[in-house]
Amino acid sequence: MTGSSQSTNSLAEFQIAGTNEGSNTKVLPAKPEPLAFNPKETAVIVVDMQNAYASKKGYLDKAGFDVSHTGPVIDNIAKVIGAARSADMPVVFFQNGWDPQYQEAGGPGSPNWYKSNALKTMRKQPELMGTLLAKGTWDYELVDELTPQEGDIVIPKTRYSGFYNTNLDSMLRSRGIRTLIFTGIATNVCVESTLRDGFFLEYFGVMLADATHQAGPKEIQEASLFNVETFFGWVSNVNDFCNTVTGTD
Ligand SMILES: C/C(=C/NC(N)=O)C(=O)O
Repeated sequence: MTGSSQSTNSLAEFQIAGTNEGSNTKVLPAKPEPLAFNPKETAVIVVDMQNAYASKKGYLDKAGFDVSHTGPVIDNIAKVIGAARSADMPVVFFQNGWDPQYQEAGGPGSPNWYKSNALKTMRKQPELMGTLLAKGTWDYELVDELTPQEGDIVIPKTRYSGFYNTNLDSMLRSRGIRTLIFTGIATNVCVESTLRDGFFLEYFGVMLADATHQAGPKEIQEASLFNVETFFGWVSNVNDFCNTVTGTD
């Protein structure tokens, strides 16, 4: 490597990333570097904060995943939503699941039939059929603490990525959104899938580490955060986001 390309590289590592043009720009402390964003071009994405993923006796719990630490994540997401609403940022809630007959889940012709732990759990315990991730059930409902308000956007989805077969991209483009702040469960499945698809569509994706929770052992959370900050976007936290948006920093 020549001297000049070395200095260019080290300069890039200390630069602020993002769309840092115009007077509305704020800078979010983030890894691997701070990210400039315009709150008017930013949306908060709340991924699948349903009883299925966040509550005892919900799907993940019944399938054997640990959901005993989701309480603080719910509280943190509520803070993020509060900050977003105070700044007039769109808040998008996703709800993952299918019709009660599971037509939308796909049969044996779909990889989802083999990989969905909800479908696998119900095949093992047929008495649960119709109760996990089925529209109209408690499992499918968003947790009480995170109820959408007028003006929020609620989007149903049937696969892990929130961009797949949904109107998310149009909803964001029509509002001029360029930066997406990700919260929700599960970090390593639907949150990461949606952030990755957003990356391919040129959105700047930020995962808030303490507003997300993994499905699987806790190392999986770290692995997903590493993936995001290294390859697909930025990692920040709830306090830094709220302070930046509400102007207390
Ligand atoms: C495991 C799982 C994760 N969903 C999500 N919301 O991340 C599933 O839906 O089966």
